[in-house]
Amino acid sequence: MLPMPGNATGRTDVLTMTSWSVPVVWEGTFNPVLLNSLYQGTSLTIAATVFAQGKYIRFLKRFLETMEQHFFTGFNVHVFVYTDQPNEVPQVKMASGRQLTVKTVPTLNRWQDISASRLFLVQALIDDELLDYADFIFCLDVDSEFHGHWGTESLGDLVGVLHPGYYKAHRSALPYERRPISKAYMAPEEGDFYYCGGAFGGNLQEVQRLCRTCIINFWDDRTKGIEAVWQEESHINRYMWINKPSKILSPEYLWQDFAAREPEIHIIRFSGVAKNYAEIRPNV
Ligand SMILES: CC(=O)N[C@H]1[C@@H](OP(=O)(O)OP(=O)(O)OC[C@H]2O[C@@H](n3ccc(=O)[nH]c3=O)[C@H](O)[C@@H]2O)O[C@H](CO)[C@H](O)[C@@H]1O
Ligand SMILES: [Mn+2]
Repeated sequence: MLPMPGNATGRTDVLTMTSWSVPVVWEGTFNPVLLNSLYQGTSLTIAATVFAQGKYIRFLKRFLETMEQHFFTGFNVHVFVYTDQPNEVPQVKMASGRQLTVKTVPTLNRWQDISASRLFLVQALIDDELLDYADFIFCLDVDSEFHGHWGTESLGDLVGVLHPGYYKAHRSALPYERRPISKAYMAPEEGDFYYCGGAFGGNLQEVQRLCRTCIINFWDDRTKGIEAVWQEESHINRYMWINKPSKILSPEYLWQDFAAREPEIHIIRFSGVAKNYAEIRPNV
């Protein structure tokens, strides 16, 4: 059958549907013009959170500038920047319907704590400000830039992004937390995918539930004197094994600049910049 004009052609070289019947979004599996038209004229509002603490403030300018070019262009977007240096937040011109709010947070001295504190602050933001206001939220790493379209195709109740380093790996090679004492523990026979801590989202209720559960589990671990191998990312992976995402985004939605380009990656939409961990983090 000939495709109708504007239909997506689909992909046969990658997984486009999970075993629980939810789409994995790749270039070629959706028509952005058609999708956007479904939301035009609605009050669709997207919240996004980004944390820029300590030396990571240096990434914020490019993050915001490229976000303006590629992330939900034409829609209402409200970016919440969490930083310990509010005076260093760059001025980036934003289109109408788009705005930025700076939230000042105390300086933390361990990168593991900064990373994990995000879940707590995101759930507080949802509770206090977003429930009646935004429709969806995405929580994003700041050490990254947008390079291509990221729009309404990414919307879902609970949205996970496939980690660029592990989407072709066997379950046994996924870097889940493997110590049974941790609340993030994944047994050898568990796990669908390895999801990124650096990008996830969904509707407000679902992301709130994820954050709440992961915070409780993170603190439960801490009272036992342990920290999951990849902090909140480990807990998010446990959560998304139990609570399956309703949409999965391919590694186009969080690539890594240092990684070689793979043939199935037809577009890079968002990518982590290469950085010197020892130089940029407050601790090792
Ligand atoms: C691409 C990806 O999935 N990255 C995840 C990965 O490592 P990453 O190496 O990407 O972690 P990272 O060093 O980028 O830290 C995560 C984020 O925390 C913030 N930050 C961190 C340190 C600091 O001094 N200042 C600051 O603002 C910043 O927004 C940064 O983007 O594992 C981490 C686990 O802890 C997080 O789950 C990251 O999201
Ligand atoms: Mn990062």
